[in-house]
Amino acid sequence: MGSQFPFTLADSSLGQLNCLVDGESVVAKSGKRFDVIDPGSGKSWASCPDCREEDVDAAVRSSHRAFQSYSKWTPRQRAQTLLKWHQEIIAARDDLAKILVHETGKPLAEAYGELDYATTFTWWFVGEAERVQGSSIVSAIPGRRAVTIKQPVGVAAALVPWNFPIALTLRKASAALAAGCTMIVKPSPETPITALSVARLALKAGFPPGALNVLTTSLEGTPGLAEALCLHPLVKKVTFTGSTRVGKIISGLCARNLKKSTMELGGNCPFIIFDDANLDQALGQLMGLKWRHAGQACVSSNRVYVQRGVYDKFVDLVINAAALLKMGHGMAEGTTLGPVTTPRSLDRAEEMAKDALAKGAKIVFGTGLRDASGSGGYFMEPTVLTNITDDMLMSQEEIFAPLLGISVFDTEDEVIQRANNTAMGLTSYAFTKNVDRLWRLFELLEAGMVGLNTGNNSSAEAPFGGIKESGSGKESGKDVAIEEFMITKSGTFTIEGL
Ligand SMILES: O=CCCC(=O)O
Repeated sequence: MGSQFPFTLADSSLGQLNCLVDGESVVAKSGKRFDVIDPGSGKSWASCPDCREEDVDAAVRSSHRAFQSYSKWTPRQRAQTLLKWHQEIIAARDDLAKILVHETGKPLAEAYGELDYATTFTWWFVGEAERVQGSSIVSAIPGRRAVTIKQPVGVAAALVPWNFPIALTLRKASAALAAGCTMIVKPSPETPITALSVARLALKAGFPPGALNVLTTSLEGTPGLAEALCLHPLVKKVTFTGSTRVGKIISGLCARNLKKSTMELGGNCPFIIFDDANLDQALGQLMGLKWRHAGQACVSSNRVYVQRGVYDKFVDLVINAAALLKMGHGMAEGTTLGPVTTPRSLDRAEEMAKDALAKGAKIVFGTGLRDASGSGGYFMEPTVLTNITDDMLMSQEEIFAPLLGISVFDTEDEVIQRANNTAMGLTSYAFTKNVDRLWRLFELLEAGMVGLNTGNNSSAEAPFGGIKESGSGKESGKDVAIEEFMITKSGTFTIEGL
């Protein structure tokens, strides 16, 4: 396996393309496989097992067996093994970055950026593993005391998206393993190999067989496999990152058996720039955020609101900065903007640009159309549109493509009302040098996270997660993320003679 790889791996064990169950390399019961496509060329470069419902039970039973022993490991043993895994991932950085580029399309520098971000999670949960604590309570009833302990919930299933496949696999798996849970990962059909690679490294680091299993499947197989995982009685927790539409389905499946779940769903994030902002600072943060992975991040700036006094100047700055982007294959020297990961994203982006133009928007940079050069890759030039209004699809839905739309606003009240006028509430960004306003915005913007003079607020140490239809639960951060994989048990004691 791995001979089709268009690049050489330093560690050839990472090129094994079968599922990992119970420490063994496993194929789908049907024997079928699906192709993994390089978005930068549109060509298949590997294939993975196309698992279906009938493959789920054996994987879950393996995770359950592993849970029986792994959950009894001391927190220190878990922390030490997580640390070894962290080191193995760092040692495999060059191989993982190349796989990431060929699965997602993102430029090599961004792939390294994702890996550096990803290993902040392994590192963070090394520390968290030993910091889980219960409490003791003096009862209102004489002679009684209560204590609480935290216990791992059991086998967890992770449904991981394609946009940050290593970072989000590690964000979920590190928390689960730190808590004492075992996990089955179902990666997206676009990005199965990164999940397989990091799971093999977990085995190498010393996690027991079955502690981290991976089942791969195609686009067609995804709904059935996800449903079978969510409904399996031995799966006690589901963590999902993806669209709000699918999140509602997954959440409904979990609700049938009152299963614990964490939902990291879509965003429609406002990015607000006031007249008194440091425009260079706002521009730098916007460029990093908007073009990161060709706009395909849930936390990407979806709606850019600029106050009237600096609107024209800021639009010019954005156009000049967009002109510096170099579109190309992620492995090509100097590329700063890769393709989108799926052709579906191109269809959607073209539809959004067309809708905006029909409703009065103006294209000031790019075309809003897919690249017609015949490269075969899923490219769209960076496109900047102005005169964006709230009735346009670009304002109402997550764009997930290199399309940047700019709206003008006049007052603070107006922009807060417009920013909050969405079912989503993942993250919001605001740029102003007025401290009182900054605090007001922090409190009044309806979002689980707010970036204040900051365009990147995702980090291992701060809780990550949305409100409203952007989801529920938190990943990363102190206590809250690990608790997503634990139950709290209280014990009440009656003590004679006290
Ligand atoms: O796309 C969702 C996750 C992005 C991030 O963790 O910053």
